[in-house]
Amino acid sequence: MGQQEKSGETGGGNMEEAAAKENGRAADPRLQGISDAIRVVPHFPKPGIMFNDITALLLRPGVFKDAVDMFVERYRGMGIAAVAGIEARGFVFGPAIALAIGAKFIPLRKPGKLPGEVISETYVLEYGTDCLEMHVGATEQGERVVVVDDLVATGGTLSAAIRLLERAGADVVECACLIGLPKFKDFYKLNGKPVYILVESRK
Ligand SMILES: O=P(O)(O)OC[C@H]1O[C@H](OP(=O)(O)OP(=O)(O)O)[C@H](O)[C@@H]1O
Ligand SMILES: Nc1ncnc2[nH]cnc12
Repeated sequence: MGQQEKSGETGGGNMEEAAAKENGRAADPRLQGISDAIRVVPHFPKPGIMFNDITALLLRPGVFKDAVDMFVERYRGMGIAAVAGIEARGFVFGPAIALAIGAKFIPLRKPGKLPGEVISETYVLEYGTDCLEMHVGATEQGERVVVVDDLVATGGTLSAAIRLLERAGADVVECACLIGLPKFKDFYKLNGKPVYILVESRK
């Protein structure tokens, strides 16, 4: 399995495929199907944004399963105690991965959604700011955690998730995303943590 650290060194196309080529391995045949199943919608939610829509992939159970399986194969047997999913699209993949590897699932939510005591991290988006919250006590000192989301663009969201988990004492092993946006790949800010990406955005 290829692992992209921060910017990665791929020249476009599929991230796993590029990593496989670098290491003289054959790319996993499931990756093309995953890439093809992601719908790219121009100018959503605003002009100039090429939106990567994972809902198209979710309508194809075989491809959805392939994506989950690839993460499960990577993290099974690694002593992962928790999968932390980022609202909203990290909630689609995170619980399935957590159940399959026998880990707990920790929801990292947008502000004001969790009823108990929370810790918060604010982060900068392309335009404006946002915030993630986690219940106090969701993770314990030294627990090995993987953070899951659908897509990394600037890395701001994943960085906030890492800070939140580390403040609670967790050992963040890796971040895992289906999609990476090449436009931002030199600018990932992931607090020194690796990000594992299956496919690069097609446009
Ligand atoms: O790498 P970044 O630049 O931080 O962007 C990536 C984040 O953007 C999207 O979520 P969004 O904030 O649109 O929220 P949503 O899932 O609730 O729609 C995506 O699901 C990631 O969480
Ligand atoms: N291009 C994009 N597609 C889907 N989600 C995103 N979040 C940030 N940029 C995105």
